[in-house]
Amino acid sequence: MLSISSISKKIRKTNILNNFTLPPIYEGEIVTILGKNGAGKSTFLKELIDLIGKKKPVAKINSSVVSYDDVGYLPQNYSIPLSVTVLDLLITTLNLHNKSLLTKKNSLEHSIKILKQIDITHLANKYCNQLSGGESQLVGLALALINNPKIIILDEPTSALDLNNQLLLMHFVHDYIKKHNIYGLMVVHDINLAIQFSDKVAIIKNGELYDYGNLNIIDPALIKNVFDVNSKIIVTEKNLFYLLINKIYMKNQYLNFKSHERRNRKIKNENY
Ligand SMILES: Nc1ncnc2c1ncn2[C@@H]1O[C@H](COP(=O)(O)OP(=O)(O)OP(=O)(O)O)[C@@H](O)[C@H]1O
Repeated sequence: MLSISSISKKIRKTNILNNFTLPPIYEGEIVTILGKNGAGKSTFLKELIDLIGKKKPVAKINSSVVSYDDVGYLPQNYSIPLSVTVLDLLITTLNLHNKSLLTKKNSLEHSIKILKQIDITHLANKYCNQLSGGESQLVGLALALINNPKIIILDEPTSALDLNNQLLLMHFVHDYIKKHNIYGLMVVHDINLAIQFSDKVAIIKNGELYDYGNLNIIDPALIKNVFDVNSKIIVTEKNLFYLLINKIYMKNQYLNFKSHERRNRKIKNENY
């Protein structure tokens, strides 16, 4: 069981996180943090990583204090401004705490294996500072996993990915966490991806935990309260559920946002 202490953060006298904490996360569980822009999601993940790095007992797995080496972290908008190849960087990361002058046995094989698993072997010999945004994100995932972490923390891991790669990455992360029975904590903006690939969701509002629980806490009332958007739940034939948000459901925001266009197109009388 992963327990995380409450975290507060002030930046220039403004409270960004107010004793933000999560209930215990269980082995093999994937928890996704949802909330609007500026709610404090990335600040929470960064602060958590920062405190773990300082060896503070901010997180524990059962009764053992979590150390930086236990965590694989993919930050938001990840890019690698280094003139080294992806393969070299993976091998270096794998040997970060290796005190020997020789690289660990099977470093090359292990690095190639993770590239294969994420289906990015074609990037092996590319220079990191020449990768596209999406490629950097996929390489960032490989770097986060290379040292077999007990906890995977991903901040908007699909933000730069095309539709196919979004699904591939989420499937891969989901299966990896289940297979290795580790802990997954992530932030995603696409609620439908969160619904498909998470076990639980944590809703953050104004730096505080607003709600937490199984996927069934996601309903139009919660979405309205947190994002100020109208929505509808659609249940498919396989009992999967999706949140439908379109211009009809988000009515008020759409009208405000598009008010000037509305005037120009004389759609005042349209029946929204
Ligand atoms: N270094 C900083 N200096 C000043 N304000 C900051 C700093 N870092 C974050 N903030 C503020 O803290 C708040 C929370 O930011 P954070 O990046 O955690 O939001 P978020 O929920 O991850 O948003 P998004 O969905 O847009 O990524 C925002 O209002 C942001 O402007």
